[in-house]
Amino acid sequence: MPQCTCPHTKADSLPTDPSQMVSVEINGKRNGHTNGTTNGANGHSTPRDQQRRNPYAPRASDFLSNISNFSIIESTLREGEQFANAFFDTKTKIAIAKALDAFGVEYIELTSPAASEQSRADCEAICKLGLKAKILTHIRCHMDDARIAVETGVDGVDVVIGTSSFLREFSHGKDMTYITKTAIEVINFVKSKGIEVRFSSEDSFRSDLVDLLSIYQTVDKIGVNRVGIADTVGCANPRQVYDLVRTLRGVVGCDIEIHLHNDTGMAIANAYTALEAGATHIDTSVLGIGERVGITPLGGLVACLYAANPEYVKAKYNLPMLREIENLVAEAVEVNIPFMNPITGYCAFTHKAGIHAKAILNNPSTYEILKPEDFGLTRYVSIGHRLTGWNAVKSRVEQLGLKLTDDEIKDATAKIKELADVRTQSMDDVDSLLRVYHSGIQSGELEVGQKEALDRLLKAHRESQLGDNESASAPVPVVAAA
Ligand SMILES: CC(=O)SCCNC(=O)CCNC(=O)[C@H](O)C(C)(C)COP(=O)(O)OP(=O)(O)OC[C@H]1O[C@@H](n2cnc3c(N)ncnc32)[C@H](O)[C@@H]1OP(=O)(O)O
Ligand SMILES: O=C(O)CCC(=O)C(=O)O
Ligand SMILES: [Mg+2]
Repeated sequence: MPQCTCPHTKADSLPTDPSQMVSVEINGKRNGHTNGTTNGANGHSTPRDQQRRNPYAPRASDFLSNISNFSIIESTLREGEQFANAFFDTKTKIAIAKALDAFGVEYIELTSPAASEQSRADCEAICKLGLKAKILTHIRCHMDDARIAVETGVDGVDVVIGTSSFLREFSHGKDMTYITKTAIEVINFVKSKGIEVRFSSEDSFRSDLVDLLSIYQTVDKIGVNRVGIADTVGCANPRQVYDLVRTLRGVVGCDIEIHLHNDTGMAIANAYTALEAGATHIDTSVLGIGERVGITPLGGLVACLYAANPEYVKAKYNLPMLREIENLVAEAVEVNIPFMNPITGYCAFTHKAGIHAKAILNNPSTYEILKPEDFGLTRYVSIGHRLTGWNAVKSRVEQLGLKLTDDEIKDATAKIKELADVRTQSMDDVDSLLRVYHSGIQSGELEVGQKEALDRLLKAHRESQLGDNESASAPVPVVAAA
């Protein structure tokens, strides 16, 4: 049964490991990522004159002047527990917390200890792990929740209450006077215990701006550590995020956190914009899991920040751990890592079309802004399909240690493309063809352009292979098909 390895196959037959693809593993063999005389923001080579002519070319210095130090509040163990599939037992929660800590996130946010007896016990257990990351728990703006939270040993409490008319009417039913009074009481209480406290307005973007700024100012005055903006329903776009964060930056002195849902796919862009506007803390979850389609994914945010300033992000986080953390969480909530996931999607570093392959082989920076090696990953060039070019084939010829001239490689490539017009050739198919071609040239049975001689040699090779397989009772090798 032919097995398709292309990204358009059904999810259950998709490989999750790029090395299973019909592809050639390369290291940018001719050059690797080269450093030009001027570094682009992504650390890759950028011709000096290109930057002179294009003021929009990203530069690492722009990132540093717009984004000062920031912290990730990793909420897989809070928002992520609100994902439809999530059930985290204690062991899994501890494994996730330890992995996030080793990755280097600054904060780990946990479900409210008021949610259940086990939630409380798990919160206490994670606080006792002695992690470098600060441990937060997330509670309603209510003294009962606050009293339970401060007893768990957390480093801080994230307090939230809805301020939009939707939530005031249909969720908790409280007006702004009541909300403000309770917020003051809860914040003062948590502060009196000597731990961090953050106040957030749920559904900020659909809240009245005067109400919003007024409550943020009030809590800032009484010494809250952070205020939080929450795009609870994922309705905001980058411009709105920029404007609200910027406005708030001018109104409060404390740190600003932002929590962004991904209902319209803007959670990563919104997070980056929030940082540019002055936010200091970004909420993430691994793979973005959370209510509905979730929030800003940790990996996506990291990819976006790395693209802007790789050195800064590499120094801050243990990037090669990302894949392990995503696998851990994906397994825990029984989902696959999406093929188009930034960094860890199975084709994130696979280049297919001949034009791309040639340039990538010369310098990976031509078509990559993220370096797979910085994430402990490998780049691949896919060959054996009808878009293959001779430069990619040459790279494989060299890997196989065969000696062929450029004309001979072009001739062999024409045959690969002819066969790939019927079905994509597997790596084994391509390798066999190249070996047959090479031995034909060596023995003098073949010359460039002798199509019939090549067909004869390939047919003889196939027959000898079939004979071998039959005598060994081995199954016919599974090959890739388009
Ligand atoms: C946008 C977000 O993701 S916010 C975080 C969501 N997280 C959670 O909900 C944590 C898990 N939740 C739970 O285990 C439960 O909902 C609990 C323990 C918090 C509350 O459970 P219950 O008392 O059974 O209430 P229920 O969940 O039905 O309704 C929510 C209650 O909280 C109140 N409430 C809702 N939001 C808030 C808030 N931000 N601050 C204060 N009270 C609130 C509501 O008025 C309602 O109280 P009521 O029943 O007296 O009217
Ligand atoms: O506490 C917060 O800031 C965010 C709460 C939340 O999950 C949301 O509003 O979507
Ligand atoms: Mg949320």
